[in-house]
This record gives sequence, structure tokens and C-alpha cells, in this order.
Amino acid sequence: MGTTLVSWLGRTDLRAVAESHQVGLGPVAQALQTGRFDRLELLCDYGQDEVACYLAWIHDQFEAPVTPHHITLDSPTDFGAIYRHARQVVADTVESQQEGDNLAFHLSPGTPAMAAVWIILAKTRFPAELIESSIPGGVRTASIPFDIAADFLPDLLNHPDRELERLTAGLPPAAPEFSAIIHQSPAMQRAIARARRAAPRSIPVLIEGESGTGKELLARAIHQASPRRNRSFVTVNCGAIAPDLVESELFGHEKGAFTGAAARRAGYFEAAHTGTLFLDEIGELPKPAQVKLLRALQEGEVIRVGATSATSVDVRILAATNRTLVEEVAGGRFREDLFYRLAVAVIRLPPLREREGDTGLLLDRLLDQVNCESETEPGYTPKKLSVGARRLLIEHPWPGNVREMQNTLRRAAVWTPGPVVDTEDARDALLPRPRSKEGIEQDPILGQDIVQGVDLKAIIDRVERHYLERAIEVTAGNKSRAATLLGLGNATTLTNWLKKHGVQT
Ligand SMILES: Nc1ncnc2c1ncn2[C@@H]1O[C@H](COP(=O)(O)OP(=O)(O)OP(=O)(O)O)[C@@H](O)[C@H]1O
Repeated sequence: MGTTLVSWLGRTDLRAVAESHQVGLGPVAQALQTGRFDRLELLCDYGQDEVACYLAWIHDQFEAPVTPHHITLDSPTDFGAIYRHARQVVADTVESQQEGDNLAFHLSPGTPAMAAVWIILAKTRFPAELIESSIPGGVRTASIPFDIAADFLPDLLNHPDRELERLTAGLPPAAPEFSAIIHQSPAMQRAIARARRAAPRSIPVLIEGESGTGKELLARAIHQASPRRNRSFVTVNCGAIAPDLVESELFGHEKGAFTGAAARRAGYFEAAHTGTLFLDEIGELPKPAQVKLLRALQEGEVIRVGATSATSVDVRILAATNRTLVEEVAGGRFREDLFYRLAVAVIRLPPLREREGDTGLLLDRLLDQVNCESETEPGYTPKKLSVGARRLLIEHPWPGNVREMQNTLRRAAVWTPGPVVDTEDARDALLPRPRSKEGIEQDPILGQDIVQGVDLKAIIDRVERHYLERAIEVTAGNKSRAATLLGLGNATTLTNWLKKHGVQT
């Protein structure tokens, strides 16, 4: 019997070769030093030379055999690629193990996305011990206080059809709650199949997708298909609440808790008791409120602002974001522990441009809906699209997704007097694109008043510095990967940019 440790090679491990006086042994060698692991499978996303140096260094110190796996990731936060490589290495390892052998995954080296994948694998297909290490804490088993179900992993795999078959197998034939979601593309079928599987269970669901892709519509369908369907469905737009009011809105407040708190008031959590709470724009939640939200989810209770005791709540959480939350975690803007708590089931709604075959279907069905909505209006004639109008609308890129399409058709129906929306009517309905103009006006970079004069150099400096810092942060200081992320030719070019802006690595 023996234990195999599987781990990514991290930046600190590589630094340990030359700078162990500063960084210690690094998490991988620290784990080997315990003598608990008989073999090491090492996933390496660094240059061959750096890795060879590290392997020689490790070989000099420890007897355990080390098998390197050279892997090229386009991005260290690419969840899908990380998942596929890690799963392959683990599957091969398990196959070569003897009966009774054990498996451990190391959470500490690498990016948060890599750690997340180890947790997912250990909690689902390949039960394994999860370890973590640090200089002050030594090597210890990480206790992960929640379960992640295999069915509800993020859409990590690139085998759509097999995945779709697996997801739809055993689903009830009809799911009327989801019928309002017009779709036929395989990408949407996959998303809906996941939602149908997740719906009956009280697990949290995180819905990711661009604005107007139907996240709220899907959240309502999940609630409708759940045992809580006859209870309340409470929607909160986390981005629309003033930061200093978030806690009292979510958790309620006592009379006199702050200026303006004239009466005791229950928050959204209590309003959703026994039902579903839909936290829209969850990525906008300020960090202090994230701490409180995590506590509420873990404890199943909330404390009103100004109260001394807690109130129990039984709430199913559905959350939505138009950001990629794991990247927000990697960038330090969203708490990792809260992410794991919310991301038990992750469903990504693709933008319209990735929904093959959906545009035409949506145009027809949404126009039918517009006709239905308007049929009682005096003098309204139901509309149809001319061939040219249909072609024009099918070719439109729909940056605002289904919402933009819906509004365009509503406008076309208002402005077209007769029964046929022709190409010109459709073009007119598309033309007023107030959202993009407003978007630019509100954009701190692009929306400055040129008439007042703008400091172009300062703006460009700010953008450069911002992205340099983020690239260094998500790659944990790996310059060649940071250069790739930024589209710069090589690490030397990046180094020059870093020097110019005084960005520390
Ligand atoms: N597949 C669909 N079939 C029918 N209607 C849809 C579909 N997707 C979205 N809609 C409609 O488009 C509009 C926008 O959808 P919804 O509000 O759910 O999007 P969202 O992703 O939550 O947007 P935001 O991120 O801006 O809040 C709604 O009126 C919704 O009913």
C-alpha cells in the first residue's frame, strides 16, 4: 500500500531551487519531506528547462519517484483545460495503482482554478485526500466543509454530445417550467439539461452569462421546477443597492440601527424564508457583505443590522453574474470561500452568437409574443418579417442578446404600420442603439468630455498599469504567461513595460 501525491508545480516551488532561504522548500517539497507520499505525479506548466532544474533539485533530496507531466495551458485560469489535464493524469495514476493504494491532491501550488479542480475531482470521481501546506502551518489535510456534486460541475468538458447525452439521460420527458426559454442549439440544450437536474435539489446554482442572455428567466424556471415552487421567489439586484445599505437590505435591520432606520425591517433573506432568493449581479457585492453572506449560508441564519441575536432562515440561493466569477476570485475581487459555496452547480448561458440555430427561432417566437402582447391594442395589425428583414436581423450580432432582440422587435412592431416589417423597418428598429451610446457616456475611460479636453497619456497609462497588475496577479508573477495573456510578444517586452510603470512582480 502506498500513497501517490498529485500536484501542480507552482511558482514558489520553482523559486525554492535558488531562493529557499526566502521562500522555504516550496509546497511540493514540503509535502515530500513529511515522508507520507511514496510517489509524486507532477503537472508542470512551465518551460522544460525550469522544470528540469527543479526535478534535479527534488531528486537530490528525496527518494520518492517523481513523474513529470508537461502541460501547456493557454491561461492558468482556464478551468476547462485545467480540468481535462488534471483528470487525465489522475485517471492514469489510478489505473497504475494497486488495490488499497491511496491518492492525495495538493491544493497549495498553482492558481485558485487549479485548486478548485482538485476539490472537484476529490469530491466526485476520484475520492482523494486534499492537502495544503504553508511555512507557518506545515502540511495538513484540508477540510472542505461542503460537497460538490459530480452532475453540477461547471461546463468544463469539450465533449458536448457525450456530455449532453449523459445530462439528459433519465430526465423527465417534459419540463413545462423551462418551456418559456426558447432554444434549440446544443449549447442551450446542455444548459437547460443541467438546470433541470439541479432544480429539484436545494443546492445553490450559479448562473453565468452576458447581459440579456436569460439568467433571470432560467432562475425563475429552476424555482418553478423545485419543491419550493409555491413559496416566494425573491429577486435582489446586488449591483443596484448602495454599498452601505447592502447588509440591511439583505439581512434586515432593527429600529434605530442607523440614521433613517425608523422601524424594524426584515431583509430579503427573511422575505425568501422557505423559498428561493435570486441574487442577481452577485459579482457586484461589496466585500464586507460577501463575508456576511457566507456566514448566512454556512449557518442558515442572519443577524439583522443592530440586532444581537440571529434569526434562522431556510433559503435556496440562486445567483447570477455577467462576469466569470472564478476570474473575479483569481483577481482578488470575490471571496474564494463564498465562490465555492455558491458554485455548487454552475450553469453558463452562452451569448446569442454562440447559439447555433437559435436566432431565427427566437425572432419568430418573440415576434409572435409581441403580436400577442399588442393584439388588444386598438388598430394593431399582427406583424410578420419580410425575407430581407429576417436576413438582416439574423446577421445582426446582438451584443445585448435576447433582451436587445426583444426590444428591437417591439420597436419594429410600433413603427411598422402594415402587417410586414420590411428591411428598412428592421434597420430603423436596430438603428437607435441607445444602450451603446449610454454605455460609452458612463464609461470612465471612453466617456470623458472631449470638449473639456482629455489627458490621453494619463488614460493610456492607467489602462496599461491596470492590466499589467492584473496579469501579474493571476499568473502569480510568471512573466512569460503574463506576456501571453497581454498579447505582448515575450517576457522581455513585458519586463520593459513593468519597469516603465513601476509594477512589482
Ligand atoms: N431563451 C429565451 N427565450 C425567451 N425569452 C428570453 C430568452 N432569454 C431571455 N429572454 C427574455 O429576454 C429578456 C432578458 O432576459 P433576463 O432578464 O432573464 O436576462 P439576464 O441575463 O438576467 O439579463 P441581465 O444580466 O441584464 O440582468 C427577458 O424579457 C426574458 O424573458
